[in-house]
Amino acid sequence: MKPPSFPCGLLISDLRTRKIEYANDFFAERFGFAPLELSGNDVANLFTKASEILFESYLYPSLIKEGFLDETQAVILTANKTRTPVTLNTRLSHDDKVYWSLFISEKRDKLYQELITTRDELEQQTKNLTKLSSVDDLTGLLNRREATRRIHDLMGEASYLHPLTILLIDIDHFKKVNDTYGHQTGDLILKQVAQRLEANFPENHVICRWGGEEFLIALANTDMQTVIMFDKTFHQDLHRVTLNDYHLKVSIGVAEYTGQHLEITLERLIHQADIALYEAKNSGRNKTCFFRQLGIDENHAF
Ligand SMILES: Nc1nc2c(ncn2[C@@H]2O[C@H](COP(=O)(O)OP(=O)(O)OP(=O)(O)O)[C@@H](O)[C@H]2O)c(=O)[nH]1
Repeated sequence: MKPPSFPCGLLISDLRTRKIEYANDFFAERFGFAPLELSGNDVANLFTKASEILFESYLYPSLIKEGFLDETQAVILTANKTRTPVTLNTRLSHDDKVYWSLFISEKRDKLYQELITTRDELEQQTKNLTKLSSVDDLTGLLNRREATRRIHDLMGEASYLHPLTILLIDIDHFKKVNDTYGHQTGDLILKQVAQRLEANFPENHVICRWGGEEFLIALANTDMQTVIMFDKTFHQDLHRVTLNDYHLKVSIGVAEYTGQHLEITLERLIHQADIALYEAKNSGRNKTCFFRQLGIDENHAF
């Protein structure tokens, strides 16, 4: 009576010659080999080129050394040259015969592939979410939370020779723009200001929408002459943004951190910029004021 078919391929080969001495019916039923077709063949010929290299360089040497191989992944070529992933288990017997079992692992490979695809998608979603949580919806600039985090880091690196400068920028009479031209036009203006900021200030600095119609720039390692130059061209450039006969204008407050007064926190630095901004607004708008020129004692800046 013919024994019932095993649900896996079973082989016996000789350790030294590597010739196949026995292959069960599975090789005919699932892999399409004629009965006895494999007998006398080198077992390495069963594998694809890549698996054969692995077989020669690692699998067979380790089988000889350890006497077994457990759950090893390989790809074999069926009689009609279809690539089929398999899981191999082998045992070396005392009479130098190698006993092989080959389980088809197509589903496992498919599952791996699906897991890899899912992992890639999740990574992409995480990246998108991280971006979303750090960017302002309307302008695409960094939002206040992300900017605060980055400025905090920049303060740690600031020194007398590499100061950190904060520019707090507020659009002048923006309520009037909204009231006269509508909220949607107001939104367009905010976007234009954001674009002008990105065009006028180097991108390696922190440029963010601080909130409402306020923007903030943190310029790391930039001397005051350069800050003044950036500031001047920005005012001029913004002046070119017009609505009918209205020319967009902003007021700016500037504060500088040199790392010397450790008691100056991020909140306090921004408060200094805010005081300077208030001064710019109060003294006619469309201008920039520097906190350190206001003659206010650092310790009484609050
Ligand atoms: N369109 C639009 N308007 C906004 C947004 N956020 C804040 N605003 C408006 O910005 C205006 C700010 O008005 P105010 O704080 O009175 O300031 P201002 O009119 O610019 O006056 P000054 O700052 O003193 O020159 C308000 O009308 C807010 O509604 C926004 O996302 N979109």
